[in-house]
Amino acid sequence: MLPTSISSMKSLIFPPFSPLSLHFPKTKPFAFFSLPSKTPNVSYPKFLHVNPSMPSPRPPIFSIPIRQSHIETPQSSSLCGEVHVIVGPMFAGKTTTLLHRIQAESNNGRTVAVIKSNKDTRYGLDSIVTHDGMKLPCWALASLSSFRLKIGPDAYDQLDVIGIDEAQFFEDLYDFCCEAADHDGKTVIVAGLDGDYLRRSFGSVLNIIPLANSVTKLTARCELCRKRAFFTLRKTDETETELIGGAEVYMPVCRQHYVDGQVVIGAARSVLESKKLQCGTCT
Ligand SMILES: Nc1ncnc2c1ncn2[C@@H]1O[C@H](COP(=O)(O)OP(=O)(O)O)[C@@H](O)[C@H]1O
Ligand SMILES: Cc1cn([C@H]2C[C@H](O)[C@@H](COP(=O)(O)O)O2)c(=O)[nH]c1=O
Ligand SMILES: [Zn+2]
Repeated sequence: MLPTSISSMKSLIFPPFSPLSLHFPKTKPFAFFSLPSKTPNVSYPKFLHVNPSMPSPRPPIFSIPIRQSHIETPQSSSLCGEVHVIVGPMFAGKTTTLLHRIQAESNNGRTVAVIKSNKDTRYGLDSIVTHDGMKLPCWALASLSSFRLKIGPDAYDQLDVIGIDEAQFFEDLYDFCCEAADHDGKTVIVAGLDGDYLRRSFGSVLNIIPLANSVTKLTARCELCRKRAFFTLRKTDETETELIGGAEVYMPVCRQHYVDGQVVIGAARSVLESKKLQCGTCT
């Protein structure tokens, strides 16, 4: 049974699907952010639709009622796109913030879609899931350039807001944001890691700062002392830049514990290396 506010809405993409079931746990991210003033307390994106041009199984896109102004003046949306960037270490609430902002846009009657990298298969490919269990259907893609074709050009044209999570994994982030905001009039909300586990710039996230209307750097809580955490410490000895994982591999840390952690990990690595050298059976 659809709530009346949903059943009275005009569907953008057919056939209509079931309403989104979105789970928002009560916990809040540590970092502070503001939502548009119209955000109601509890109501979530209203529609889950599929693009009929996609082969089955079709990834979800969800759309919100078309605003009358969009029908009458479709060209107006191409004039003023926006780029908003949310960065910070792991567990800072980037995904939570992204989902809240998407929610707020949706509640304001804007048509929204969310994209994540298909590199992260931990929770399946059809949803974005926060570390504390909030969930939203999404498109899981290898590249952002494939998005327009995947959702279909008509559906793309009618989109107002595009959310991108795990932005560090998209090589074509800069070009996509330029095109979507400058030429297509979209509001693009990007969430990603600014730095990797060695605090090096990660992917193209920092490259889009010059394109941005706003930049929000969130912080987590240091797992060791509960102070503000700005960095992500990798607890294992893997050295590749991209390594999908959660709390079993990473922890948010303050500056002091990042430095201490690197020393400890470096020392542990040296011990392991020397043990390997001493051991005849290891190479
Ligand atoms: N060390 C931690 N391990 C697991 N979960 C954590 C930890 N620190 C915070 N969290 C939870 O993760 C939530 C943020 O999740 P999420 O929005 O997915 O963060 P991000 O996208 O920045 O990694 C916090 O609100 C908190 O409930
Ligand atoms: C620090 C760091 C992280 N990653 C991976 C680990 C996770 O799969 C994502 C980050 O997810 P979140 O939503 O920000 O929690 O990125 C990595 O591949 N390399 C790193 O150095
Ligand atoms: Zn600390």
